[in-house]
Amino acid sequence: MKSLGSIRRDFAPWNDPKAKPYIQFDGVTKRFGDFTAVNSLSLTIFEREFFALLGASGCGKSTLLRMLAGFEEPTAGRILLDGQDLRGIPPYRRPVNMMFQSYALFPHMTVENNIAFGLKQEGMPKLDIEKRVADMLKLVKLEQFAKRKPHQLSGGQRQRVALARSVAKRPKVLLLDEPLGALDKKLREETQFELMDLQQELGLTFVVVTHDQEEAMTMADRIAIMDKGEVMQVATPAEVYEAPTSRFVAHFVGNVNMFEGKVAERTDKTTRITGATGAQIVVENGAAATGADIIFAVRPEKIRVSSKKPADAVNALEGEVYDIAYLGDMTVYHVRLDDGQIVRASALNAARVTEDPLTWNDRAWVSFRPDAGVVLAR
Ligand SMILES: Nc1ncnc2c1ncn2[C@@H]1O[C@H](COP(=O)(O)OP(=O)(O)OP(=O)(O)O)[C@@H](O)[C@H]1O
Repeated sequence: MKSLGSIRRDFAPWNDPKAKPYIQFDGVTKRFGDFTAVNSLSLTIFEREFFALLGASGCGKSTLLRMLAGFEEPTAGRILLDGQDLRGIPPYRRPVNMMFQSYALFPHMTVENNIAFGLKQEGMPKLDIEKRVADMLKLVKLEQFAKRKPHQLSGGQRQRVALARSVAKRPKVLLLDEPLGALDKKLREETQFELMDLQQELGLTFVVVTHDQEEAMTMADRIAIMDKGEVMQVATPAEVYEAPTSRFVAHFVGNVNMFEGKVAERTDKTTRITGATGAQIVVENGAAATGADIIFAVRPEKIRVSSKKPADAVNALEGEVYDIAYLGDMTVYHVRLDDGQIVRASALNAARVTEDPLTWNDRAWVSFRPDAGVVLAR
């Protein structure tokens, strides 16, 4: 594979103060009657970025995309593309195209006619259309399928036709609303990589809407996590996962353990937290003041489970193995602490035999480092 997926180390215009924003949502609000679907939202997307809008059903992500496409106008605020205010510009005159799911293909038309459709409507000369369609077929590796109808293709192939059709007009920005929603899991994963390759090959800006966090994490350079018409955090997948700035984001992306407590003491580098039952943990990077109610959020893979208290552990809490799920590549333990909290810990099954086998109802220790998680406001 040519690309390195979403980990493009040299691509981070959002960290460059000189980089010019490409798409700007500037205080955008959208109301439907007295319901606010998007609430005074500001967001910047850069040229050639693969940007994901991630959120639960109804959070306003599709509405945001539809406003960028021109199918809806904001109630307040501005949307700029390359510095130009898009207000009043109809969808077909915006350098933006929306890719619809593959069931929106014309069933009675061949693959090549599906791809050529928009170009014909635009009045492109016949020879140019033929050349463009051939280029597109090559791009999505469907040259041998040009004469087939959609029902003679697999789900993944149909998806590639939909993609070819939507990039045939060479839009500068491609908008994708749940593009892989109709595909099964395996095919979806393959197609995610294809989409990433294609985006880099064409040098386009992609804005994708999804409610699937894994999909967003796999494909996007940056993710905006939305809730109730607002953006909760915009960051790279790694930042969103490792450094969520709120309880909402920590919960929304991946699994997380939340240790609740009060800041008992702060030193230069560490914060000592006392839980409700008096258990203490020591954590790094806590900005909260003494006495503040906080949460220490720790991902399951940062927690170790062992039958004995690890001698070197700064934080070790005792409990009982409550549940074990063997997932092949890893094992997930649920440990019920003596204060009742259930802690989720995952261990990679790198060796075939574990040296410290634990089973149901065993006494166990969960331990983690002071820098294993993040301190969040409660
Ligand atoms: N034309 C409309 N009239 C009234 N309400 C609308 C309209 N379009 C969207 N809404 C409401 O705005 C909210 C946001 O809708 P939107 O489609 O943006 O959500 P979404 O995050 O994309 O959700 P989903 O993943 O379910 O598509 C929803 O509560 C929806 O009911």
